[in-house]
Amino acid sequence: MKTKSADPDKKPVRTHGTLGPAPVSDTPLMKQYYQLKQTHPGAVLLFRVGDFYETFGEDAVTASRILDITLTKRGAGTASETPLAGFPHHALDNYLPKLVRAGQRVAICDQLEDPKLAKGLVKRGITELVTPGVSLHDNVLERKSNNYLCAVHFGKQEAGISFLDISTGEFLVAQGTIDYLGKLLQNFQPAEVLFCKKSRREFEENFGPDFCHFALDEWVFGFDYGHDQLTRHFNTTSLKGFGIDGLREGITAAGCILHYLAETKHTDVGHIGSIGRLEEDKYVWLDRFTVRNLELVQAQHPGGVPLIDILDQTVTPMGARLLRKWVVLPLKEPAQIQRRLDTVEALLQTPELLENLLQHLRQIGDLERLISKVAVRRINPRELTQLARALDAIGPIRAELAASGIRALQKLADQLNPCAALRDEIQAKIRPDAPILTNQGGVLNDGVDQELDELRAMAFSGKDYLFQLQQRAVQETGISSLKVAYNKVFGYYLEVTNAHKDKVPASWIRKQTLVNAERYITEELKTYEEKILHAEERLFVIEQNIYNDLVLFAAEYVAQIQQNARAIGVADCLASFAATARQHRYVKPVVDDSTTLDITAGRHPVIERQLPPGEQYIPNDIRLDQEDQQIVVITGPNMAGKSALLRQTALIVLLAQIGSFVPADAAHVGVIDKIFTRVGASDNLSKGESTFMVEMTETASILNNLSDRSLVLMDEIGRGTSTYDGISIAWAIVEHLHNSPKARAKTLFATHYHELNQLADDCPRVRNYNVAVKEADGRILFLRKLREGGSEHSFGIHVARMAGMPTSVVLRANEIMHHLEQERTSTGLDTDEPTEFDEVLAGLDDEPTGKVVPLNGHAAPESAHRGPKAQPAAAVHNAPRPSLQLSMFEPADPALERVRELLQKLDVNTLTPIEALLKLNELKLATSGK
Ligand SMILES: Nc1ncnc2c1ncn2[C@@H]1O[C@H](COP(=O)(O)OP(=O)(O)OP(=O)(O)O)[C@@H](O)[C@H]1O
Repeated sequence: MKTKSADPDKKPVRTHGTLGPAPVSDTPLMKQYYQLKQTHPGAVLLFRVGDFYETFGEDAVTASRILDITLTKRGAGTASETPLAGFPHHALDNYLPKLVRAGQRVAICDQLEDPKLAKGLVKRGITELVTPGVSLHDNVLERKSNNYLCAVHFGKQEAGISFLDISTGEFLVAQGTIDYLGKLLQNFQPAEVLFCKKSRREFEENFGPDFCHFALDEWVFGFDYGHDQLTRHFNTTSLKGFGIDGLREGITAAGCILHYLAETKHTDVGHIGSIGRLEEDKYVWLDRFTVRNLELVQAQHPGGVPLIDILDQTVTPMGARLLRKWVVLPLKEPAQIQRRLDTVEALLQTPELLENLLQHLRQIGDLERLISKVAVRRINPRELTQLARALDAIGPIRAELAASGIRALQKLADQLNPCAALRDEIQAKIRPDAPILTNQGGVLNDGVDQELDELRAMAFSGKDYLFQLQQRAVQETGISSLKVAYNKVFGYYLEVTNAHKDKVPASWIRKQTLVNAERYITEELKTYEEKILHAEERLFVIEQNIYNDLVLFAAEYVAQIQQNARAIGVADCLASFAATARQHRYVKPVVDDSTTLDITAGRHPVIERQLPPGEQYIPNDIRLDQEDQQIVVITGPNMAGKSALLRQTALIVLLAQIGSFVPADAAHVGVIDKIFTRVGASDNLSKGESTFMVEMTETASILNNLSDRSLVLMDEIGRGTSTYDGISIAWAIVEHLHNSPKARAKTLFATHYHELNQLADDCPRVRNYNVAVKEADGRILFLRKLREGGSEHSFGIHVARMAGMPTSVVLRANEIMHHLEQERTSTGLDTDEPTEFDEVLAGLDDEPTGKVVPLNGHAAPESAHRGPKAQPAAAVHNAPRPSLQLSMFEPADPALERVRELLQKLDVNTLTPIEALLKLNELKLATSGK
């Protein structure tokens, strides 16, 4: 009978009059608004007025665009006219996440006193600042990934970085080179990054402009201030216990995070109980290109499938989030890897245990985020019952793990604690069907509090009484349609349709006239109403108090439940590895200290799952070592499967080193410490970068950072430039990798340039392989099989045919290719003139800090040209540098002049093979005078 406020899901319609018609800037209300707005100028201010959250000015324009709500005007026609948009307060949970997900920082301003009791203007204040990186709202958070706030601090020598997920309490810190920070940013994908106002340029130059960020004042980035923030938060005198006391820049960044929490009014943060150090040496170095290129957690193109999607068979959000971290942070310590592998193997050998474990884990839900909500006092009754259910599932999981006979699982069992006292308390007090809101009743079980039970009885019997009153009134008046109803303005009333209003007794007091009916109250009705409402109000207060006490009680279990959540995450990841291995036929790799990489019948974990029905992925063997086969040059036509082979090798290594089984018949992985990937630069064309420059800069950085245990994947390096430069660059890089006295990095080098096969003649550890294709009737069949030996020629023209190129063009291209090949054999090597890339390679110093010499025609440093370390460049001059272009242009024929013109306009740096063929056709037409 009692009607509550409007349906929260209903799209709000702006009503007017909330503010009164006075000119905006003149009203005390608006003065209050502007004062509050000034305290958070960068945030959209949601200003609570009555039942609405209002936005004004620019904020209103932004809010109406993002939320699709009506934009109106306040003070229309006056000097203080301003845009206005708002929504009902109860719709905050729907609208707030939309604003935050759109990258907005949102300041929520609430009424700090009851408007009914306020004398004059209602007191208002900012109660929360919600930003993309600091959010506890389920609608903003992704279940399967963390939501990190990050702070970056640039020091003199090194830079510091810190990550915090307030929804889980995870707090991390690291310090190192800009490269290291770039890698961490790529891996952790923070939702928001904080940096110092004066470092904006430095940040954007190093990490790009794409991160959602917020710049803070310089004083926040002081070491002493940061240190103080941390020691005060953790209530310690030093940071030694966390193993981070040497990280000056890291501590500064972490302090900035705590400062920001306070600024955004997040003060109940007891669940941030520790800070962990991200140790650079502990994990395989995957540079940011590798993480992207291998599509570990994110596909490069829409519709693509990242590795994590194939791998993730976790059944809890903690497991899913941990798995993402494992994937981007593979281990280097064989013993640690072995422990995970042995556990996965044991789980596979006991399928019943695996099934039981998965079944219990499914009951857990997001234990980690639930307990964080307890810590920040934002857990609702329904979530508290979920917490009790999750704790209920801990017991059986602990029993399964303890009885498993598997050491690593037994250790996890030791970390689990069902927190029975808390679970029992929640179950005893909270109704299983408890609502989300705490202040509207129905939260607590009967029998929890005597006064509560009495008030409930009164409230219910009161309502019964109202029903009886209605029955009596019907009898007395003979108006059968008469009814008792309730609204907020008049409370309870009797409603009589116009047809019967003559029968209404004189003692009834008329309160409201509608089109078809009249509404009345009576003395009796008012008395009972007061009784009921009073009982309800008191009842709500009692419930709220008992509930708050229960949340405080639960807060004592934060640390223990966080430990449960961590152990559950690990168990879930290991179970997921076992489930994936079973489903996709993965095998246990041998991982040790050796320097061998030997994969038998390896497969690409993602491509093999994407093939059309009936198609089989063709497995391949790959062996790399330091003595005999350090560098494998793989040639083959476009589409042959070269890239797939390169990536699958890296993915198999990575899977092995995160402790997962691998898609192969067998694999022996001597631990790899760094994986580098470079893909020919044409992918960057869309960004308008100088592809050649980008490719060379990145490659140089790889060559300067290698170790004996590194794995290097080079895919079509050199294709960002003309053929000659491309071949020469590729040639020189392979030579450098082979001859480097510092490191014999294992390398797979895929290329179209079959000329590179000659390298094997001079470099004993370079081996040629090709991805087999069969030619029959002028067509090619992709066999996808890697076999020893180089390949004779490129197959680009066949691919052009496959792409639907007209036969005439294909035939002509064939003709030209033969011509070019003949020319090449007759002309031999090119001149001694140094080229752009000679300079680059000359800049590849053996010192780790070696810089790349600029390519844009500026002079290289003298030492780079002359010193003995410039050898790789000299070697290039011996590379096969065919000069085929000269003879084409000798005669001064007008048609050939036209060809010359066309050619000069070409930008070979940006030409794709297909475009090249089209250009060839154009040239052909030019020479025939058409
Ligand atoms: N071993 C394999 N078994 C089955 N299909 C494969 C295999 N390897 C690759 N493919 C399929 O062939 C396609 C092309 O492979 P890939 O991109 O590796 O070729 P590529 O030689 O690197 O070509 P390009 O030189 O044009 O980059 C893949 O998308 C995949 O669908």
